[in-house]
Amino acid sequence: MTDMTEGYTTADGRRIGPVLMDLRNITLRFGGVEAIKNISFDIREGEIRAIIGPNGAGKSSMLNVISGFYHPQEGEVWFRGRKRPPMKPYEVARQGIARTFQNIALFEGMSVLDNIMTGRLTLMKTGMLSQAVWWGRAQREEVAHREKVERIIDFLEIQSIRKTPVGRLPYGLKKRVELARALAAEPKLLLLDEPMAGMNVEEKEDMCRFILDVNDEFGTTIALIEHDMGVVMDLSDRVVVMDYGKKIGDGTPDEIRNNQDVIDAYLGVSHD
Ligand SMILES: Nc1ncnc2c1ncn2[C@@H]1O[C@H](COP(=O)(O)OP(=O)(O)OP(=O)(O)O)[C@@H](O)[C@H]1O
Repeated sequence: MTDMTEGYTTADGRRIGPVLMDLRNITLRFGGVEAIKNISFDIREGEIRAIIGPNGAGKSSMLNVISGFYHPQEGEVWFRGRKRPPMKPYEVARQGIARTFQNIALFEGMSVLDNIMTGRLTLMKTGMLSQAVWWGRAQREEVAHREKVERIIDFLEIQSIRKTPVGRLPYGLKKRVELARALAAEPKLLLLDEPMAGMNVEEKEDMCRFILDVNDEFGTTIALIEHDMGVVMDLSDRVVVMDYGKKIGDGTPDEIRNNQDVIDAYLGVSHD
């Protein structure tokens, strides 16, 4: 049943594809601090992959390596079967990797719609100059972008706030707009940095449902950092556990729940 190159079907019938991103022996240092110590793991097409661990374990640093914000001193990043040379975050975005941030990073004075449109910037072919000289093409492109964005707005059920400035929205809705903006880039791999942080129970339930629906409907592969263990165990196909920059566990939620190293380092203690 498990074919490591082509993918496999999980016990509950989820189809997991071949490896999309392969992180090989990644080491990342900040001066004398080794934030990531020789870690390897992969992310498969179609899966929801969680990265968990105590504060300071190196989770955000790892997400920043994946998004191209940090360049590891050692190790290799493979994406879609190719070794990725060091590149700028916008180049990584163009390759099909989008992200949301731990602290919301939206334009507060701009409407929901305009914020989501900024997510499509990496996909836009016509720049300002060609818009001036070749207006028809630019206009057609704009219409096509708007159609994609409207679909995402419908999907995430935010039609009623599409004209509202983001600054006026409650926290949970801002997080949903951030998700919408990341989705607007039509990513192959979506990185979510603590998508439930600061949310109440109802907002968390909504966000969980949207993450599952995005994965299901758009086939988007998702890697997320999350502290809420209930959420992690419910959502994820596989979980990587980090502690002091090292990988101490990697497997299905059930395997992680029963991993003694993980229980000792993380699950046995409160982490809210
Ligand atoms: N830009 C930086 N410069 C120096 N040290 C850093 C930097 N970013 C992270 N670190 C250090 O690297 C280690 C890992 O930090 P990181 O933020 O990746 O952990 P984390 O698991 O995401 O923590 P949290 O759950 O608190 O967000 C910590 O010791 C941190 O102080």
